[in-house]
Parts: sequence; C-alpha cells; structure tokens
Amino acid sequence: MTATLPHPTQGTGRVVWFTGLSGAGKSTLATALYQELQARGEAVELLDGDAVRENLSKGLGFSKADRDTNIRRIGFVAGLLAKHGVTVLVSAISPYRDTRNEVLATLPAALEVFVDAPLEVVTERDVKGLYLKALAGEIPHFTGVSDPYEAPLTPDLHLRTDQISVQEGVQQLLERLGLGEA
Ligand SMILES: Nc1ncnc2c1ncn2[C@@H]1O[C@H](COP(=O)(O)OS(=O)(=O)O)[C@@H](OP(=O)(O)O)[C@H]1O
Ligand SMILES: Nc1ncnc2c1ncn2[C@@H]1O[C@H](COP(=O)(O)OP(=O)(O)O)[C@@H](O)[C@H]1O
Repeated sequence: MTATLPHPTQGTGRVVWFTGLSGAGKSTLATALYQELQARGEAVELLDGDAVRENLSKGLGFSKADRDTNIRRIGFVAGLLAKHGVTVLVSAISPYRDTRNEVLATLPAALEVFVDAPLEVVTERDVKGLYLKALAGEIPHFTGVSDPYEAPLTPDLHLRTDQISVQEGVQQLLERLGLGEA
C-alpha cells in the first residue's frame, strides 16, 4: 500500500533566505536575527552554509550541480521545519537565480534577503582569507571571482552592508517580518 504523505512544505513558519557573496554579511546578520528572535521566545533555527556543508551536504563541492544540490537540500529541510511553525534562517551564497527561485517557490512564506556588498569591500574584509587565495588562482570556481553570482532581481529586502550597520540590518529585517523595533 502506498501511504499518502503531506506535502513537505505546507505550514506556517517563515523562511528568511539570506543570499550574497562570501563575506557579504549573511552569517553575521542571520546570527544577530537568530539571537533577537530567540530572546523574544520564537521557535527559530539557523541553517548556515558552513554548518550545512559539514553535515547535511558533506562531500559536495562548488560546481553548479553540487551548489544546486546543496540549495535544494537546505530548502527541503527549511520547509520541514517551517511546517512545524519554526522561523528558519538560511544563510548560503545560493548564487544561481533559477535554483533560488525554484526552491523559494516551494516555501509558503519565504523572504529573500539580498545581503549586498561590492566585491572590493568583501575582498577587503576577506573574513576567511579566501579572496586572497581565489584572486591568486588557488581556489577554482570561487563565487564573484571565477564563478558567477546572480543577484536577486526583486529581493524582499536589499541590505547594503557596506552602508548600514549590523544593528540597522537587524532592524530592517524585524520591520520586514512585522516584528517592529529591536
Ligand atoms: N569556490 C568557492 N566559492 C564560494 N565559497 C567557497 C568556495 N570554496 C569554499 N567556500 C566557502 O564555502 C562557503 C559557501 O558555501 P555555501 O554552501 O554557502 O555555498 S553555495 O550556496 O552552495 O554556493 C563560503 O562561506 P561564506 O563565506 O560563509 O559564504 C566559503 O567560506
Ligand atoms: N552591516 C553589516 N552587516 C553584516 N556584516 C557586516 C556589516 N558591516 C561589517 N560587517 C562584517 O562583515 C563580515 C561578514 O562576514 P560573514 O557574516 O561571515 O559573511 P558571509 O556569511 O556572507 O560569508 C563580518 O566580519 C562582519 O562583522
């Protein structure tokens, strides 16, 4: 007998999907929002690119096929959590517009947040020292240097992290979520 399972992504929780270059500020903003929502007693979970790649997506690389698999996995898990009313914060470069749109369309209440800083700024920040290596040709397919990043055309929120503080970013996120002031 074939069991009829509910659609994995029907539910009430929200998904806030942070996309942007490495070093743009996705993890910083997602973590700050996570702490703020947790302090308010919200059920909240963070799916961060690095943690996902160490666990759920261990072994995947940075080809388009592997990145797409990574993003689809994150979307699937985010949908399951959201079904149970959890606010899910996703922080992943998610560089391909078609895959992002495909996954976001499966999530009933998703906000796409474009975490945006120019390449010169993220190269200057070089949080993990990866841009130096990428620019020296030591990391192939590095997003923004030798691999594409397709910015959202109509994000729900566009945060220029070279122009606003982390606190201002969190403030804008809370407002966009209808949660008022930090
Ligand atoms: N080739 C290449 N391109 C981009 N990024 C690279 C690459 N190799 C390693 N890294 C590190 O992996 C982090 C990005 O992983 P993601 O899972 O967010 O990427 S993706 O969404 O699947 O494209 C990214 O982390 P963040 O800096 O947090 O974005 C990098 O530290
Ligand atoms: N307005 C801002 N929003 C987010 N991060 C900022 C901002 N201004 C400066 N930064 C700094 O930029 C860096 C972003 O790193 P990170 O959050 O790891 O980026 P990502 O997760 O996109 O790779 C951090 O060192 C952070 O302190």
